[in-house]
Amino acid sequence: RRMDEMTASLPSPPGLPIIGNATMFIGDAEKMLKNLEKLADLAYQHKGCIKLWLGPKLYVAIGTPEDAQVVLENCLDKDVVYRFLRPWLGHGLFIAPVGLWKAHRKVLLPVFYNKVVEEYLGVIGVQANVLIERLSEQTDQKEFDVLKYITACTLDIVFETAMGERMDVQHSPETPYLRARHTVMTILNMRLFKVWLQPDCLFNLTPYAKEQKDNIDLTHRFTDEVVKKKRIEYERKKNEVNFDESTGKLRAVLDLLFGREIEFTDEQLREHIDSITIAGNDTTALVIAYTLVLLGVHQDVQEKVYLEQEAVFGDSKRGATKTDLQKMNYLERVIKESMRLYTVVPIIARNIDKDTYLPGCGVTIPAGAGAVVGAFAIHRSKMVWGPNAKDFDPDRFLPERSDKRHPAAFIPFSYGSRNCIGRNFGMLIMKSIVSSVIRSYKIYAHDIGGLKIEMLLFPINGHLIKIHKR
Ligand code: HEM
Repeated sequence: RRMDEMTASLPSPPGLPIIGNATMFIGDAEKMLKNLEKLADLAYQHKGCIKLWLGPKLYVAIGTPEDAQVVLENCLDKDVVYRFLRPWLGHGLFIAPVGLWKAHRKVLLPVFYNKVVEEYLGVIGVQANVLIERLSEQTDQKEFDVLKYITACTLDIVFETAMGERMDVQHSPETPYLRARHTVMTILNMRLFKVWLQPDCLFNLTPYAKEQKDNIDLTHRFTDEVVKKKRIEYERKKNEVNFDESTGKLRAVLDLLFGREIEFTDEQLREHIDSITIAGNDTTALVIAYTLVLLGVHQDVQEKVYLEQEAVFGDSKRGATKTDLQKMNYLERVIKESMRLYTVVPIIARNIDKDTYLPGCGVTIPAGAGAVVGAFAIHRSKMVWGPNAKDFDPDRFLPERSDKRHPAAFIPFSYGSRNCIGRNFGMLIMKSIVSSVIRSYKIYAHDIGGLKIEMLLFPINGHLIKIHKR
């Protein structure tokens, strides 16, 4: 009752006794997105926030940068909805409880500094070349879904840079490990939308529980093996009398996590590495795929991107260097605009651990509630982006058009100290890969069409493009 009274001025869609608004979250991924759009409309008729009861749990959904900023800066604990990931990712950075997260994030942060991740440009260049070669089978053919090609490429990049293991998914995608990963993701997504599968006591009665456990065990065994191998390597090198740090060999994220201020256990290392490979792969692949489709739809933008690439590379197909990437200002704006319109992490959910005042809607959210920051809604809000908010216009990100914008108006990587630790690395990968593809192929596409929301945002019909060799 206290929670309801404190948030009495917030609008709420009609609900049912006991289950509240839970019925809005029953149905397929497509229906779910439609419902979320209705909720966003209701929020914008008021002050950008609404409240929802999911059974006994109060959620406040936020659609303005002002209130998103307050939540993302002050409420660092993840919402209980992420608990489904716990058996898989344990206390890895993505879902670690705040106390542990603070200590571990401090240790992991330097591993993602620009000067460290730039060392991985060589790996990105090699995998970009494999992608270009694989795409050639689609040259001058019918429309095809480009996401599967891109996902294989980003998997190769993220695995090699996170674990130091070359997986070669682009040439051999059918491994037991990848199948297991896919199965776990499918069960997690299904659980998110089938409310009756959400309570553990019911889920454990279904065959999915065993299937999930077996497949999670398989993925754990895989990462455990890699961690064990790296631990032996580290101990051997540490004990060498003249151990030379600069062996010239590429040091993966995992290598950099040994011998740090915190001595991570093998289990903690596995949880961090699994979190990084899961958080870093599909997100990056999706942004690249959306960007390629958008370039296919907007031929004028594609031409400008191509001219920028030509100015940097001439007709060379080599991998991009750090200096090359710094010159790709227009491509960077294109990728940002793609992330704005197609926000691959459309919703960010946090636990409210202390009463928190939201200045935008003028309400204090009570401790114990959940906050759902609608990044997708904020990115398409006319109040923030103007009457043409739905149009694709990369020049919105020109410095002179961005400097007056609210700092939390653009949050594809979230905001505040618990934002995406891999955002700079993600940008390096995305710019390098789009650069390579656009230098080799001219792209054509129709509109992206309808969207559906799973853990991430997908187009219903896939990322369909046609390509011709340049
Ligand atoms: C376009 C690419 C990417 C997008 C859109 C993205 C988006 C996000 C978002 C929105 C969050 C925060 C969720 C929250 O606030 O609750 C996050 C967290 C995280 N991301 Fe990314 N990400 C991307 C690429 C990457 C890459 C390349 C890596 C690593 C290789 C990575 C690793 C992580 C990790 C470990 C976290 C958890 C951080 C923490 O809780 O401290 N991400 N990402």
